[in-house]
Amino acid sequence: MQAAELKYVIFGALFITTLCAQFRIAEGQALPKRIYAGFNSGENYRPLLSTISSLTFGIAEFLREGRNYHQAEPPDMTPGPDAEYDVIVVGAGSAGAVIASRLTEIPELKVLLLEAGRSENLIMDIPLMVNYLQFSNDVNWKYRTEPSDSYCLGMTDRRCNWPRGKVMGGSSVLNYMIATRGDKRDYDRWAELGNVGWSYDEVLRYFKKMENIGIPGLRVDEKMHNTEGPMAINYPTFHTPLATAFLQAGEELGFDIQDYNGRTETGFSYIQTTTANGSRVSTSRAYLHPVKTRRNLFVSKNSLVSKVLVDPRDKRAVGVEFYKNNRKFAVRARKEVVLSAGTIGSAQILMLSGIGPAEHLADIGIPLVKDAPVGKNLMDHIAYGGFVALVDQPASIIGRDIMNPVKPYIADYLTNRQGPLTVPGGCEALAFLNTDTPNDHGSWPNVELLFQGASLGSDQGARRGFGISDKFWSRTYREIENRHSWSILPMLLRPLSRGEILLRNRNIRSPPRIIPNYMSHPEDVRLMVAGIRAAQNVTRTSAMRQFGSRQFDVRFPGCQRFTYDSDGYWECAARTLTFTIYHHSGTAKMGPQGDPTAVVNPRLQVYGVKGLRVADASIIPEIPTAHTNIPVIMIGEKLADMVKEDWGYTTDGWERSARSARRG
Ligand SMILES: Cc1cc2nc3c(=O)[nH]c(=O)nc-3n(C[C@H](O)[C@H](O)[C@H](O)COP(=O)(O)OP(=O)(O)OC[C@H]3O[C@@H](n4cnc5c(N)ncnc54)[C@H](O)[C@@H]3O)c2cc1C
Repeated sequence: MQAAELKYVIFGALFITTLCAQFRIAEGQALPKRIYAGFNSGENYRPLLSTISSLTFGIAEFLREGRNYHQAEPPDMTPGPDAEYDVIVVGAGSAGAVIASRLTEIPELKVLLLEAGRSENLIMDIPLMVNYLQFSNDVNWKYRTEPSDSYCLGMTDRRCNWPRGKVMGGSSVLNYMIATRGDKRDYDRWAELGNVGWSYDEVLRYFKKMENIGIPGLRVDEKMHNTEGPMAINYPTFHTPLATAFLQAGEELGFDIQDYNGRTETGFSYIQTTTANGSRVSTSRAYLHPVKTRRNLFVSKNSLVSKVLVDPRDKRAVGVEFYKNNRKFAVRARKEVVLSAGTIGSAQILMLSGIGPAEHLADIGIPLVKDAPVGKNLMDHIAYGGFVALVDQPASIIGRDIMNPVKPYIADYLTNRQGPLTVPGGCEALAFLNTDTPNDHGSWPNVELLFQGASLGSDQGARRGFGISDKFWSRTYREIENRHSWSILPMLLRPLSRGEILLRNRNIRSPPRIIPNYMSHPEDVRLMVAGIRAAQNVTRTSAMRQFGSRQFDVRFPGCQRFTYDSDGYWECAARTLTFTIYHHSGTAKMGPQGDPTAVVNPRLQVYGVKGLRVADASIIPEIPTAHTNIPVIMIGEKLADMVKEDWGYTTDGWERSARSARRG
């Protein structure tokens, strides 16, 4: 185990032990007699001694697994001077890890994967801990948007926090594990824009190729699902009764309980998650761990790529420059460079390489290689973050209780991977709906209601993660800290507002300027308010009222000029607690030849520069009605096939081999 790894494991062990000590003293006389009774799930009594011994056993087992886990990741190597590879992939995130894994299926392709971050570890894969990962300078790029007067008004400095993963697996290690593909019409729209090969029927095979669905009812649906791909998709093993009530509320409102990754997206469902055995499955874990011994896969971690090297004679990408251990390296690519550094990272590297808006690059003093609209078309999904309902029963997840080691939850997680720690950051269920045609359950959704069996008041993690200012907090949600509650994040699925990313200077270590322009389009404002109204309708159902649910009607400072509960008030509230749902995309847009807004063609090749592709969330032309991890994995899968095809290698026709394997 490396020193950095050891630090995490020791930190984890100390964290749990310290909690043990604290809670034993503080709650010595109030030890819970009926564990899980707070979740209405029976009379599950367990004596303290049994919990402590499970905990001790669980910690020992966790440490052992942590050691094995570290060894399962491909090892770090450092390329020699002037080292040459066939393909260089930049960024081992949701797309990059997939691409490196798939390309190295061809034994004669020598692939270098460069990642700015460190190794992943087991603590990062505990679903309920997800908010806390964002506090680490080690694994989070910690971007922040430029200050704004029209959104994120309740955040410190009026800036929104934009976490991104800086670790093997990228943002698939920081994300909430919600697995969604989007609607058929999202991808048919990509094709309609001129992106040949990207219609739903053409990308469905990649959604299936990646998937190992573990949800019993869905395993049999072979048209829509696959049980043999690398990416495990399961329900969390635990639900609060509030999440079940949310599904009942959906039925009460006339919606179906739906496999939203199946034939119809509209409806209510528990979240499907990229988890296996109660633990996160990142793309590194799914795609790179199993192939760590491939002799043609080379992984260099802690390697910050600063530019693509382009031969000025024929405008061909010939390699990349990067920094590792305070040294500068240049490595060469015989065939291609693939940028998978994410919506911010890929845009930054392209511009630093002279590929970007001519005027902007001139302002920064970067010689132009290709005038291209890099950094434009920035999209994101946002939600109103302040919708909270209080309940009368102890049915929700309260961080302080869950992390109390004399209660059974930590022990249950460590020994069996069961219980509330398997719930990703409190997210439990969701609904896709179209607020304009609520009775048409086949329509293209425009709003998602993301249900949490917890709220801003349940735990300080979410509040800090989003950067809500102390002043705002103390005048609003402080009064409901640690009270039982649930929340809905009404999320805008098809935003029309567009933002941009600009370089701050020529230094790769300077975070770029991020200007998302949230809610600059009036239609986005209208639908955000409609989403809040839909959340109110859920609150009023008898399913939710059985817990005494009522909306916490806090009045926001700064919105007093509006009548409470008017549309104007909710617009003001959404501009105050504007939550990114972290689906930053679009800054190297895919589009057909002749589209002035496009940076890459439908084979993801950069216009005007040979041997250079971009494959990650930045190529998304219009954001799908989905959380973006699964769509980006699909992009990685498809890109790998396109590279293989373009260099004359066979693609696998995995459907045929899966069928014949099943036939035996
Ligand atoms: C906090 C959070 C929660 C989210 N929740 C969900 C969710 O529940 N469900 C969902 O579907 N989506 C979710 N998302 C979004 C989803 O995870 C992303 O859309 C997806 O991971 C993006 O993949 P990517 O390949 O484009 O970028 P990333 O996965 O971010 O990968 C980019 C990689 O490139 C590396 N890199 C960047 N710059 C450089 C450089 N200069 N040199 C070398 N390496 C570099 C980065 O370190 C990173 O590893 C969430 C994202 C975040 C941050």
